[in-house]
Amino acid sequence: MTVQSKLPEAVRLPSDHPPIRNGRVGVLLMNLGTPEGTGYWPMRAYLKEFLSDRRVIETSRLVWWPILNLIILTKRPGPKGKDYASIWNKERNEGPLKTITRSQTEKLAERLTGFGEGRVVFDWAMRYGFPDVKSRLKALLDQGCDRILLVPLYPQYAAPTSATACDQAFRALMQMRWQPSVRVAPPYHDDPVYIAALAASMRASLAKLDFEPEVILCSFHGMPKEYLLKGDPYHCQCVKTWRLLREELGLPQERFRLTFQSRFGPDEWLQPYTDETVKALAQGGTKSLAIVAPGFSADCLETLEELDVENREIFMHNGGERFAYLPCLNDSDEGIRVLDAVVRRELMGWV
Ligand SMILES: C=CC1=C(C)c2cc3[nH]c(cc4nc(cc5[nH]c(cc1n2)c(C)c5CCC(=O)O)C(CCC(=O)O)=C4C)c(C)c3C=C
Ligand SMILES: [Fe+2]
Ligand SMILES: [Fe+2]
Repeated sequence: MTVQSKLPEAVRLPSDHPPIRNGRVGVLLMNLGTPEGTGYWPMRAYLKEFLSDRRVIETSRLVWWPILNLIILTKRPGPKGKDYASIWNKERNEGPLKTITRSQTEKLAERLTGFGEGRVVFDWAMRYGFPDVKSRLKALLDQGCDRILLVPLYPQYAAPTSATACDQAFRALMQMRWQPSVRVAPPYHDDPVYIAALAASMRASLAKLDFEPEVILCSFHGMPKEYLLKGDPYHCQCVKTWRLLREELGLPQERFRLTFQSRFGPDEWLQPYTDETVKALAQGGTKSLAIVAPGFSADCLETLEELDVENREIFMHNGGERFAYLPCLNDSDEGIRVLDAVVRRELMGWV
């Protein structure tokens, strides 16, 4: 006999009431997103969505609209599509960021099997492109998740990454009659588990090299300096990660340097710039260099192409002799250990 059939008729649900599923907890890992293809139109669609986001470009819409639509979306999709093509996962026909984020989710779910008596459901979404945040949130609700933990996959908080991912989730919630309870995992830039994982991963990558780099650059994605001056904590969190990692590795400042990459547009971005530092080091006589990018939870265009291809070329063309790019944590055991620690901590009280 069901609970419903035991109730007095007046308070029973009508027979056409939609099914109510609840009692489960959803974990949604959110990363940035990649184009659906490397051709002009998918590239254009991706860049348009990305660069129309006010969290990313804060310039007045009146000024930005013609620059974006008449210049950037005409010129950038072609060359950037070629860059993406050089790192594309052809087997799955997708960017590596997608492949790695999916694998992180699957491995995390496997590692946490039985956690919360099997009530925890894991999924992943992209802020731009697909799978989109709204549809994955709905999928979690459909499985009975009435509590959802959002996990922006950025160790350092920045409005153009972490905040915009949450904005997208909250926009979806705005349209829901029955909203789930929501938590947001905080940045983990100084979490000892993250720092230890980075150090272990770097040591393992360095041990595989047939040279010991004179200098290691710790390169983070840049942002306009103005965002820092307006109060974005990203720069400070990058500096802290770099300091803790340097201490953990026991490296002096001259050998482990902090830089910022991926400058975009004419404004000043966070300095020192990675490409300029690479060039200056090579021209100054540094013969061997390694670069690591702890701000990216997964390898992507900005690491596999910009760091491993473009910056390698800059180094070699300016007198450098040995160059290594050290991979991100990705779906390695160390990487999954970090996500496990973040998720377990943030689910306390819920499971
Ligand atoms: C133009 C403004 C941008 C800001 C500010 C910005 C900040 C920022 N981005 C990341 C992480 C990633 N960015 C990636 C690609 C990418 N970023 C921008 C612009 C800004 N990013 C563009 C236009 C692009 C697309 C490629 C290009 O046209 O140059 C990626 C890679 C995605 C992939 O598909 O591989 C990541 C990841 C962070 C952490 C950050 C922090 C301030
Ligand atoms: Fe970016
Ligand atoms: Fe700072």
